[in-house]
Amino acid sequence: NIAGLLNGKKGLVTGVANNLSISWAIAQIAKEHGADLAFTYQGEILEKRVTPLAEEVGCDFIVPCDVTDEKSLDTIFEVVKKKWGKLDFLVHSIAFADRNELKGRYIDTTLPNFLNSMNISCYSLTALAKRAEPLMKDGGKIVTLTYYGAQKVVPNYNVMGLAKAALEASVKYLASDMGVNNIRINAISAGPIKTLASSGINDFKSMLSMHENTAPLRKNTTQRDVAGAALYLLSDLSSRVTGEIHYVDCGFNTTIGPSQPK
Ligand SMILES: NC(=O)c1ccc[n+]([C@@H]2O[C@H](COP(=O)([O-])OP(=O)(O)OC[C@H]3O[C@@H](n4cnc5c(N)ncnc54)[C@H](O)[C@@H]3O)[C@@H](O)[C@H]2O)c1
Ligand SMILES: Cc1c(CN(C)C(=O)CCc2cnc3c(c2)CCC(=O)N3)oc2ccccc12
Repeated sequence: NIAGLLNGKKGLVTGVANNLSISWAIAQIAKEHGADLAFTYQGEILEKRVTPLAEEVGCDFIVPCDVTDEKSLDTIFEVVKKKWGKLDFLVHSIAFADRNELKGRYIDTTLPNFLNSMNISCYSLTALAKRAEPLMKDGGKIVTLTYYGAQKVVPNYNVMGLAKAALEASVKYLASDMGVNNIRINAISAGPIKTLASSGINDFKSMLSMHENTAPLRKNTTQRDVAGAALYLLSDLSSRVTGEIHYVDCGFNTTIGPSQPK
């Protein structure tokens, strides 16, 4: 496909857990646009789920990754260096908080869970970017996923809101650090999407229908919608865009609620 926006580009995609993962949709569209891909997966359980998906997109290799294990982070980039010698783009699509902290009051968060959520959902981007930078000698692109709960209180998002607020700030600081090396880093703030990470969130269904009834486009967001925006941010179409939070949420974040009749 000569028209590929990512022809010959080598990209590392994290956070694929199953075929509903947002980063799986990003991997698919990157492949459609000519990229060579590598995946990281979290633990043996996911290896069985990720392997067939990786094969589906002709993935060059997959590596285990638990972002709380610094050794595993080093290993990922040792493998990338050995297999490819370079890296053109990185997709960070990782978040975690104790599910008991995703309901009730934010104030009840515990220090261990707060730190763990911050580590996995925010610091991991910095840790990955730091290791990716030396391999992005010809410049590079980094995309991460965030959520509106970073900016405004979303009931029950709680400690994850703190982590995403820190993640969004880190995107700006990382953009400032790495711009001189022609590495761009941006976040996509996606509307609520049914995935493994959102399943088990109580009342997620009613949140989805509230969004559909409130967002200017009167629709919900899909993984493929997010993937299209990621393709733009990973390609040279966004060559002067860095440190940005790009909303793909049917316009939800722009209004206080339905002002027009249905
Ligand atoms: N689904 C939504 O409504 C929504 C909306 C906006 C943003 N996001 C963000 O999108 C990203 C991807 O989430 P998703 O909805 O695709 O769900 P998902 O469950 O498919 O992806 C989450 C990923 O995080 C990984 N992960 C968790 N802890 C990890 C660790 N310690 N080490 C390595 N990987 C770890 C999981 O293995 C999984 O692959 C997350 O950052 C999430 O906050 C999701
Ligand atoms: C939207 C939305 C989401 C989806 N989203 C944007 C997210 O970022 C999900 C993040 C997440 C992080 N950690 C865990 C879980 C989800 C569920 C499983 C688990 O054990 N831990 O999560 C919410 C939680 C409360 C309210 C809204 C939402």
